[in-house]
Parts: sequence; structure tokens; C-alpha cells
Amino acid sequence: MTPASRLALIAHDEKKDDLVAFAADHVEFLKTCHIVATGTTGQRILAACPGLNLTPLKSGPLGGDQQIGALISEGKIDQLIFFVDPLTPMPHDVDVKALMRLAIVYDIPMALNRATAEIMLENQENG
Ligand SMILES: O=C(CO)COP(=O)(O)O
Repeated sequence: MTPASRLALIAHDEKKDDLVAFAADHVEFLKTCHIVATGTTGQRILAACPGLNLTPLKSGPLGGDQQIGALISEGKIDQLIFFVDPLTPMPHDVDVKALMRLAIVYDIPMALNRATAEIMLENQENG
């Protein structure tokens, strides 16, 4: 049996509805995962998909992105789905950049939009 995937889920405010819809569409796969999420994203997903094994961390602007980056550096995250809003300035932009950098350094799959996330999960749902 393959071990459950350890998945990190994050969405900026303008993309939260999209990520919640994505999670609802893939809820059967997500039920097989250990999930961490930034605070508000996690609460939104849990409200829409109760019963997931999902731990909300701090909100992004309060350190949630850095918490997920730290988990990546410890080898505790297998893949990252982060629906980024490229049109809104963020006070914690440096944290977002640092998180993406660590996902690249540790070479974990990282989907930054829904089109890529669909391909990422499709591979696993059909495999
Ligand atoms: O800001 C975020 C990611 O950079 C997301 O944080 P929240 O899920 O707490 O809104």
C-alpha cells in the first residue's frame, strides 16, 4: 500500500473560492491525504469538506507560509497546491516567495494554479 500523501493547500483570498471548489471536486482523493493548510484556507476547506484529515496552521500573513516552508525543509510535505493571486499586492510577499523557493530547493511538486493542480491530482487519482 502506498503511504498517504502529505499535501499542503493554500489559496490567496481572491482564489479561495476556486480552491474550495477544487477540493470539493477531488474530495475522495483528499480523504486519502494528510493535509496541512494556512489558517483561513484550511477553515474554508473544512467547512466545505468536513471530515478531511486537515490541520490548519497560522494564517499566511501571520506566518502560515513560513510554517509550511519549514515542514517542506523537514521532508514532511510531499506536494504543494497554492492558488496564487498574481494581481493583488501582499504584505507577506517575501514569505510567499520563500515558500516557493523551498518547494523548488526540495523539488516537491508545486501547483500554483488550478490547471496544474488538476494535472497533478489526475495522475494520482488514475494511478
Ligand atoms: O496568505 C496566504 C498565503 O500566502 C493564505 O493564508 P490564509 O489561508 O490564512 O488566508
